[in-house]
Amino acid sequence: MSSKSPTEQYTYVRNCKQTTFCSGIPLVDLSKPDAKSLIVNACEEFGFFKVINHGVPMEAISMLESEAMNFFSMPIIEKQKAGPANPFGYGNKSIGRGGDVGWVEFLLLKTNQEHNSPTLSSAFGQNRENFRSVLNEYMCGVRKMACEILDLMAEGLNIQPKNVFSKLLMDKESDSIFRVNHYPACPKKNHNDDENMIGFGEHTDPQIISLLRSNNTSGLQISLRDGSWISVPPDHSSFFINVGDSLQVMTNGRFRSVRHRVVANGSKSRLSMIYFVGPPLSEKIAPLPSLMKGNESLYKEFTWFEYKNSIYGSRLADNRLGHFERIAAS
Ligand SMILES: C=C1C[C@]23C[C@@]1(O)CC[C@H]2[C@@]12CC[C@H](O)[C@@](C)(C(=O)O1)[C@H]2[C@@H]3C(=O)O
Ligand SMILES: O=C(O)CCC(=O)C(=O)O
Ligand SMILES: [Fe+2]
Repeated sequence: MSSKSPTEQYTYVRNCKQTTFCSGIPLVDLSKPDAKSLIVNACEEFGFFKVINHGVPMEAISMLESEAMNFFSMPIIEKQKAGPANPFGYGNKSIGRGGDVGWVEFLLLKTNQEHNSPTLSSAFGQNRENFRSVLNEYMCGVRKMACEILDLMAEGLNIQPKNVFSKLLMDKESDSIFRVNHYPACPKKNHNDDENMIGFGEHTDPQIISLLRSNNTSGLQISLRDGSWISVPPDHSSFFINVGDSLQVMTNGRFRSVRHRVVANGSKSRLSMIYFVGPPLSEKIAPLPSLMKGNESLYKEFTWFEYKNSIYGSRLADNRLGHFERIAAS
């Protein structure tokens, strides 16, 4: 990491009781018949769950992880050839356009494009073909799992057609993105300190769902309904699924878009890879009629394009959906 500029304002969070390791994270075995009801319960209560028997080949996972580590191990000057992440490419410390800063460097990529942009090519040099094929294999596996999970959500909610959510991902115009985050180990300010530096500040993901996989380094925390934070024990062979803002709206608030953050680890580096399932830009994001059951929509209607326009420039911690909430008539 390059040295800190005067404008950078890192944030620290205290290691309070609630952030001690919690094993209460909902666990879904995709090979079991109860998967759909467990998914629905988890999305209602937490907006978050862990998936095993996900079907993504471990070899594809390890190969992408090692390609990513090779990339992040390069000198900063080489990595910067793939930047700035505006909107896609290599980014360092600065997240989004609203001035957020974190102890993180990352690659942001589009999922439905050939990864042969001049910026990425120059950073990957001779290795770009290998990177491209490893990335495609990983993304194919994750897309398949995402489709299965989205269909199980529709089945669990008893809504037709079964592909009401997954068709948005399968659409060739799907605005999905892929992100690889690298959080270098971050020594504490003082030896006995119980504070950790923020790697990625608290936020909700704007898309439908996000499928996250990391190495075995802790750091991810989710916020519960009562506002407390719990740490998610890392598991390099599983995936973690977040409900995003768009799915909260499509279920008229039944599923919860989970607030989450990453704290930097004092001794080990964390590498995470996240596939964000986004709808096509022209898609109307509104509660599904079959989930309304005579209730009013909690949200004003908007397209994904409008939502993206309204949020990019916001601060990470902002309540982005607030702008689209309907005030209930008294
Ligand atoms: C501060 C921001 C960064 C972000 C765009 C935003 O204005 C608000 C949402 C952020 C987020 C969170 C999930 C994903 O990591 C991300 C790529 C996304 O789609 O929304 C990031 C955006 C980003 O890093 O540019
Ligand atoms: O890197 C992680 O573990 C999570 C990062 C995250 O929430 C995001 O990129 O939106
Ligand atoms: Fe996120």
